[in-house]
Amino acid sequence: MRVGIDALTVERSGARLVHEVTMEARSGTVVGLVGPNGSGKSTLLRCVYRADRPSSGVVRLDGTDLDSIPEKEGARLVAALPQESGSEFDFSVEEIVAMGRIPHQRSVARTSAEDERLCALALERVGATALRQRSFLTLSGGEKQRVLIARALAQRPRVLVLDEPTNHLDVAQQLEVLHLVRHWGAGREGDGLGGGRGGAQDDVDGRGGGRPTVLAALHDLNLALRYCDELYVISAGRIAAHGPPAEVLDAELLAGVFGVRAHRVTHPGSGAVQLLFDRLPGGGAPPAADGSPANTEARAAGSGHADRASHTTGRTTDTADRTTDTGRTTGTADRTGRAGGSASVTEPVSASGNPLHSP
Ligand SMILES: Nc1ncnc2c1ncn2[C@@H]1O[C@H](COP(=O)(O)OP(=O)(O)OP(=O)(O)O)[C@@H](O)[C@H]1O
Repeated sequence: MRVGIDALTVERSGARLVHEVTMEARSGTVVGLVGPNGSGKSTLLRCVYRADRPSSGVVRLDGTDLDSIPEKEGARLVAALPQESGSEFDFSVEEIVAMGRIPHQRSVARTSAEDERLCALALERVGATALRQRSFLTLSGGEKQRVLIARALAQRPRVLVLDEPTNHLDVAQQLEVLHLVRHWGAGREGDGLGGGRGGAQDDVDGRGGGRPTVLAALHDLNLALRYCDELYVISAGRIAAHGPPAEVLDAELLAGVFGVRAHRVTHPGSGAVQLLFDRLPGGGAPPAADGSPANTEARAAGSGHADRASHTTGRTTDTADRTTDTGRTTGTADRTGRAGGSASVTEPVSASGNPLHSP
């Protein structure tokens, strides 16, 4: 299911937190939102899973205005894993996961054998079957996160909104969960989580073979590189850049938006691009969504285009051909906020002016 966000603006307490953001997630893709703390990622995502309403602008699912979709139908279509989603009530793990089935039930009291089967499968998929009778409140942060992912799995959504899904997870679980998200409903082979058996497995994985469209706010840029098809970089409530992860996350952008010096290295096994970071002198807190000023010095030092991210229009306006660490110009990343039109970048340049290196 395609998710379209058109000129979305969110204002709260007199501050504009999201500025006319326009973005799209194609059906079945994993789209990452990255950006500094307070840049507006959660505020934007909350409008997609209807925890909040935008001040203006529209969210569309396959072209249909979300506002015109009945609440229960919307709950069937969109599952969310909010940043703070712990239950205050003393529910068991099984009960928490069963909540994912509520939008599919005629009556809350009517849990079918099929619901139970899907919930058990979802728990199995996240490796939490042994926790099923535990009180949710007694779980560790990582265990809670896995259970909430199981709840989303059991819901069998067409759109999955994840706000920092790897919060609280150890490194193995971070990889496991994002692998699960990445391959959710895709080919069962090689899934590593019981894939390849078909049958009941398919029921949790997806609907008729289609996988959900995923919108995920991520802080770990290496996980974003590895698991996302596309990235939107959010800075001060606006889109600072958009495109394939390896093209978007270049040294200039990372210095300008995050205030860090980045070095690209190549994973010795997979050959995938990985990023290493150093702090930039004068780096630190980038501008908040409400426009509070921050590391102008770092942005200027890093980008050579001072305030690139903080003076954007919120729409992608120009196109730059990006060069990968192999030195080849391989693709297109849409940029916002730079004066002038397209720019062809043949040599990615680090914050210090040195080309990115692959040791
Ligand atoms: N109801 C509100 N009233 C005023 N300001 C708000 C409100 N909700 C959020 N904000 C502010 O909006 C900004 C964006 O918050 P948001 O949670 O969307 O950022 P984020 O990018 O998800 O941050 P993080 O990465 O830290 O989770 C922050 O400065 C936050 O303090």
